[in-house]
Amino acid sequence: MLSLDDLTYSYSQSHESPIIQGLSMNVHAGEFISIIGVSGSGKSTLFKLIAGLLEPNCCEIHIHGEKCTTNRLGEVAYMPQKDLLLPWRTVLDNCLLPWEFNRKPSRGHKKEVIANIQRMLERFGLGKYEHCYPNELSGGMRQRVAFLRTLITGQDLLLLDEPFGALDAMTKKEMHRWLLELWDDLFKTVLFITHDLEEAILLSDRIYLLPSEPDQGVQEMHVNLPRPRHYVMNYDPHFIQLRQDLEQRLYEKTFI
Ligand SMILES: Nc1ncnc2c1ncn2[C@@H]1O[C@H](COP(=O)(O)OP(=O)(O)OP(=O)(O)O)[C@@H](O)[C@H]1O
Repeated sequence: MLSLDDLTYSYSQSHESPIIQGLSMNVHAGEFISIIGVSGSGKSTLFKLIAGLLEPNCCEIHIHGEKCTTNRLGEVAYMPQKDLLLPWRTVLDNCLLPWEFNRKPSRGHKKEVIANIQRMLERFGLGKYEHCYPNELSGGMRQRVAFLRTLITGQDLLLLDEPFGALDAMTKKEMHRWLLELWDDLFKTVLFITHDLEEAILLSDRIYLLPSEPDQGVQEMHVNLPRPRHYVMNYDPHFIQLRQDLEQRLYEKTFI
């Protein structure tokens, strides 16, 4: 689905002090992959590079096995940290935006697209809110609308940048349950940035740890817990061991 080979990126024009250096990564169709790393390690920068908002200094990016040209926007769906719902548009009209930006006969007529969004809103527990404005919704509801808008793009590869970072613990738990059920049915490939180690373990097939120093190399961890996943797994000794392993790798300290 996605491969990066020796990706390097620096914000400076002279290509000095790279934020990301020699990063290689392979993502298979249908995988759920979390990206973790300390603040400033380049997680959001990586997403901007994959989405084509930034161009790498060197590296080839392949999506669906094809080498990407300079314009990758439209190959992936990107949900940034803030929900970026337009406050003057209703829930339904916010969800229509991807279709409005990319009108093609193959993407259906407006009526069909609206009917599809309405079906999805029901599925997302937002059926009653299609005519509401973003300021009338709770934090969790706004995130679900933003996620639905990301899905409506029709892309198979979703880049989700800390989608639940601003939510309280209870709402976050509800969103995890909801996302796990939904992801089982959707067969989408997800790259998911998070600072929450338990969230990363609960949701992911694999986790990539970005290094705090770019030249230290990315680490990869397999989450070999069975699916479907449930919250009770948090208390499973294997889950606790994975969490401890992740903490040690992230902070390079022993916590026992
Ligand atoms: N537009 C920019 N110009 C120059 N430097 C930038 C720019 N955007 C980000 N940076 C720098 O790049 C580094 C990585 O930033 P990035 O936002 O990718 O980190 P992050 O791992 O996503 O951080 P966080 O977890 O805090 O969201 C930081 O040092 C940041 O200051």
